Amino acid sequence: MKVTIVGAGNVGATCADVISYRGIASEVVLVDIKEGFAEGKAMDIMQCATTTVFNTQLSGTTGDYSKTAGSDVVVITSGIPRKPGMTREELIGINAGIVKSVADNVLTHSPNAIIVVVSNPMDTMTYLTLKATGLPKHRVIGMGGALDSSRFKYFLSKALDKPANDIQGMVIGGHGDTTMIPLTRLASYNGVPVSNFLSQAELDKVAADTMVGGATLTGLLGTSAWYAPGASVAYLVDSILNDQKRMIPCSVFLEGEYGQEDICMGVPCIIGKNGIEKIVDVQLNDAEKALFAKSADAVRNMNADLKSVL
Ligand SMILES: NC(=O)C1=CN([C@@H]2O[C@H](COP(=O)(O)OP(=O)(O)OC[C@H]3O[C@@H](n4cnc5c(N)ncnc54)[C@H](O)[C@@H]3O)[C@@H](O)[C@H]2O)C=CC1
Ligand SMILES: O=C([O-])CC(=O)C(=O)O
Repeated sequence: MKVTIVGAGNVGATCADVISYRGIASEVVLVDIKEGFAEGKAMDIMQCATTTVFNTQLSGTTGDYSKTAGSDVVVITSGIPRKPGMTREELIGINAGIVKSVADNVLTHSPNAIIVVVSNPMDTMTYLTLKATGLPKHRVIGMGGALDSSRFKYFLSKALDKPANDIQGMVIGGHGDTTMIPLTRLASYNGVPVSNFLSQAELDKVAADTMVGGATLTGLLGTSAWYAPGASVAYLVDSILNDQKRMIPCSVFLEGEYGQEDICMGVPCIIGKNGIEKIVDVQLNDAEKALFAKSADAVRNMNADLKSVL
């Protein structure tokens, strides 16, 4: 199976690294516009083949999309990341043009590919990709919820002082500092509701820390995070290529689901070889429904800024 990753920067290269050492795909092509950069990242990762022991074939190219031909999955991480103090939404001016041209280029050579959108503001970039390419909704997947959910489980594990892998939980809604919805009511420690162990104040703090998880890391690192984002993309790609049918919150085009139309935002999806195979209807309570509607208003507001590119 062949995966193309456009943008060989922090997130793209980390994703390529995880896909390779976990043997998720047989071939990975990295693409970047910076001369020699993707080639260099691919060579560096390939030189791990005998020490981390993998057989994935990685290559890099400076903008030659013919090398990406026949990809099963294309990941778009090209664009600029935010700096401390910025929101993801401020990136739209530069990233919209980049994402649109990249989506056109990859589809020319891989007309059957499933596209995973990572560049921010991710929900709006997913909507742009879907509208600009005309692809069916099951083939355009925005990655945000997998990452936000892994951060949610990290913060729950810290609060509970229990291993993160014993914790289940999901974040839905927009992938923004104020639009994420960590579903604390449904989170569990090995099936036992986390509310059995944590007070409402502790749960509220976990939710707040999760929502600003990306901003906190941006403040610490000077640019946005890449290890967990890259690994989260690889997790999603694994579920597609190996038809695992995992339930992962992803940004997907909604046509009435969760009471929303004509918008891409994060809801739980079954992810398999066809991309988004099902949107799972989790019964939200009234408070969660209100948060989802508010989140949708903010994402829709951002989508209105796409007028100049769509
Ligand atoms: N959805 C999510 O959960 C996450 C999204 N992100 C977003 O992913 C994007 C990438 O982040 P990083 O990898 O940290 O940035 P980075 O700056 O390290 O890498 C971006 C790469 O894209 C390349 N690029 C720019 N225009 C291009 C084009 N037209 N064609 C090919 N390559 C091009 C740049 O040369 C650069 O190497 C940002 O927009 C960031 O906000 C980052 C983390 C998580
Ligand atoms: O915070 C950012 O700008 C990058 C991102 O989406 C994340 O790490 O969640």
